[in-house]
Amino acid sequence: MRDTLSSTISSVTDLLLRRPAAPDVLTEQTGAAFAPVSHVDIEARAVSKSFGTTPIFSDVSFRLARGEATALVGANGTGKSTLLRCLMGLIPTSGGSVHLLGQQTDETTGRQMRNIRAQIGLVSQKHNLVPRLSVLSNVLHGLLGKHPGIRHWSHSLAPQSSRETAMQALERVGLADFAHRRADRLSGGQSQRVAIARAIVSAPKVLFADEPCASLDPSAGEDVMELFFRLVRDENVTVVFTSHNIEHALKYGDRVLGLAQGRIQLDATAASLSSADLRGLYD
Ligand SMILES: Nc1ncnc2c1ncn2[C@@H]1O[C@H](COP(=O)(O)OP(=O)(O)OP(=O)(O)O)[C@@H](O)[C@H]1O
Repeated sequence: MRDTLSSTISSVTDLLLRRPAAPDVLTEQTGAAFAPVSHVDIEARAVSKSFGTTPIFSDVSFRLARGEATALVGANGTGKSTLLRCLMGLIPTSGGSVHLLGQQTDETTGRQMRNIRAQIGLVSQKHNLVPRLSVLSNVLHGLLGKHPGIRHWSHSLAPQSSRETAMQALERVGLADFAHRRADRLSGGQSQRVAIARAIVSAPKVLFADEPCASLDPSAGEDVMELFFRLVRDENVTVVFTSHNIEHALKYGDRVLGLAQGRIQLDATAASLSSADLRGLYD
């Protein structure tokens, strides 16, 4: 049990604190075309990614402004999750560069990357809660980027101020009454709301969401999307989310990026697009 706990702690801490690995391939930067703009939170410059000899995408470029919500859409296997992971600096790009909160992710020191990680949040398709721990402890894990160490692993060890912050996050997702329930006693929809609380507890500037309602039934999925976007809009958070739900992409995205055949084939405001435009990406 102790071994399992310490290995889980180290893998969560590792994920939160991991330094970016060296890029697969060093390429020339195309910086001249992309003057720095202070309100841009995320910028991809001619990003490419391959796994071994298999190319996934190439020449991906865009800038995402503070407070903008961007839907990343495309058929299965086009590389949406891979692109998100590149944007977060969790995996190296094979070419080009990613600039997150003003830092080029493959040129950051460990300290700079920890600082960036403390300002971003992630909501995954699977909530990835630690089942045997309380809901409150799971929300506290969202503060590990800011406060690494065992004290933020469990609600019984956490400082009072952090417990209060975590309780506020739980109140915002409507689950304050569940704070001391074990995480494995929640429904799928409740679990995903706890995952949202964990993502927002550190007041991130940027949130990534990888198919945040994919594992939920349509009604619970709609509730989660409504809640998620209400919270992030309140705080002017920059959001990138992937979705296979065309209606969600158009409803919750300000902007839609479409991946197909290894390229960004669509980059437009949601207001200018119809469902048919997005369906074209899946042909
Ligand atoms: N670590 C890895 N090593 C090798 N190949 C990988 C790795 N991760 C992803 N891939 C491959 O990269 C491609 C893109 O995967 P990715 O999960 O990014 O696609 P996706 O668009 O998010 O798919 P989905 O919509 O099904 O979630 C797939 O062919 C996948 O098998």
